[in-house]
Amino acid sequence: MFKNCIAGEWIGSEGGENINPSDTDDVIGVFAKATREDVLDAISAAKAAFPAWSRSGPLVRHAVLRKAADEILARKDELGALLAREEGKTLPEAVGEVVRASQIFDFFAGEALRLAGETVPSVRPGIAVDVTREPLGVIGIITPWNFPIAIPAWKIAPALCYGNTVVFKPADLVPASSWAIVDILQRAGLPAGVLNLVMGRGSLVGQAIIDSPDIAAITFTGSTPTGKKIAAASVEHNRRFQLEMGGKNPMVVLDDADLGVAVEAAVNSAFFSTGQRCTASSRLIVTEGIHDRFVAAMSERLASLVVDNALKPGTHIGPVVDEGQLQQDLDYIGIGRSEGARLHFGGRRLERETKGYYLEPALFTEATNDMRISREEIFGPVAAVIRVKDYDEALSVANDTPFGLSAGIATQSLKHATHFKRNAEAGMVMVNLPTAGVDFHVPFGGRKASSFGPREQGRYAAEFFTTVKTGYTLA
Ligand SMILES: NC(=O)C1=CN([C@@H]2O[C@H](COP(=O)(O)OP(=O)(O)OC[C@H]3O[C@@H](n4cnc5c(N)ncnc54)[C@H](OP(=O)(O)O)[C@@H]3O)[C@@H](O)[C@H]2O)C=CC1
Ligand SMILES: O=C(O)CCC(=O)C(=O)O
Repeated sequence: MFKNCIAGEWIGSEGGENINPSDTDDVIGVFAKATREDVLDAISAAKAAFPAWSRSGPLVRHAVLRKAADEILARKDELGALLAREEGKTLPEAVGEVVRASQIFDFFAGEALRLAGETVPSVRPGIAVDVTREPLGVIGIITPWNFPIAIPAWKIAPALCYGNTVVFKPADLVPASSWAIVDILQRAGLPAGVLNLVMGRGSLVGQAIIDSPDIAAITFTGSTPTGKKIAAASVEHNRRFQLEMGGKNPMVVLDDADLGVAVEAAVNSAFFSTGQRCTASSRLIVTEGIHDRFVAAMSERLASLVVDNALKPGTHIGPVVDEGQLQQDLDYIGIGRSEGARLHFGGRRLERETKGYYLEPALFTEATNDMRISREEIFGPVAAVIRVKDYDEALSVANDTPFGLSAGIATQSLKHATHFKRNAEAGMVMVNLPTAGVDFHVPFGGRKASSFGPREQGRYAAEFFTTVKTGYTLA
């Protein structure tokens, strides 16, 4: 059994099996389920480890993060296969995600050496002012199933880099990659209690974290309802929180777009990683001069994609993550039809050699922006084409959503690209590129209902994981 890691010890007696969504006969392993007492022990261990770790100094933190980055990279093929097996993204996507996790640890290994403050002249004579950053304490990290190694990496690495200790709860569906990175970090030299792993259900393990007054801050990625619970509990405890939640990201295609570029960007945005990305685009907003050519080229491209076992060479789209998510996707396909959108391509459950949750990518046309399929996050390989008159209408439809994570445009017009970058109500804007698949060293996050709190990733991560102190000294 793969156990929880509490105070540097591997602990756990009760466990549950984890299943491969490409092949439900394949059991990945038995993973411990933490009890409420385990979670409280993990929080106490992290609290006890905080004073020493927060003063451990840059070189110690740099060395641990760097060593972890090296091991993750050296094992990219093995860890990528594990990730593809537990989450269902294709092997190349999974190996890419493992490499990204390694790059994130490497980046924050560097940041540990670069943490600096400021000395500022006081407005009063004879006084020296300095501004420094300090860690917060115990960070609760709660992650979703769709990026089982990259999202834990981009939360754990900055938390540790800036001197915090951690209680980490991965998604119950995908504990294997998380277990692997905690194991790597322990062996890289983390002192006992600095990083604690508690696996199990959100309603028990996650809830015990958010209910604890000893958690100084929570960083979360997942659904809007869970995000709201975390916000409410955090306000109650007067603690800092950071939420990355849903998206309903628009991809605008203008008449002057290069058709090949637009189709590649749209197919990648909507359907790669089985559409299970918060940055995925499920609203393809297309001006009328290119609409029919775009739809025809999309159908042709979709027909060429192979949906199959994530580990099989040549697979473009792996399975949906589990039966519940597959049912949600199929329900939305039914909703789209009943709302009057036309199911132009796909949308059927598929059978393959191995028993899994396979779904043909589904493309709706004749959709409008007020339909539920255009307003609610589906989180599957389902997208809808919305026909618009011109750029102005496209921008207005793109921004007419409760969410604001990413937004894309395909155009050869510098004027429209520049205007869209300035006026799209989103945290990330892409020109002639997919709305998903971002760099690891620059800010990640959105506006409106998509995100709350400071940005994740890159140097901006310091805004969440540290608190600023202003010191005054009589000179
Ligand atoms: N923005 C994004 O990247 C993601 C968005 N989603 C959206 O959310 C939908 C549902 O996915 P789902 O995985 O159920 O999302 P959840 O929000 O339920 O899960 C995200 C994380 O929160 C945990 N959690 C659940 N309930 C609580 C709680 N009461 N207190 C603390 N932690 C909790 C989960 O644990 P556990 O896994 O054990 O339930 C998981 O670790 C998807 O269909 C999609 O629309 C999902 C994943 C990622
Ligand atoms: O698109 C990406 O690279 C990241 C997406 C992501 O973080 C998410 O779906 O949760």
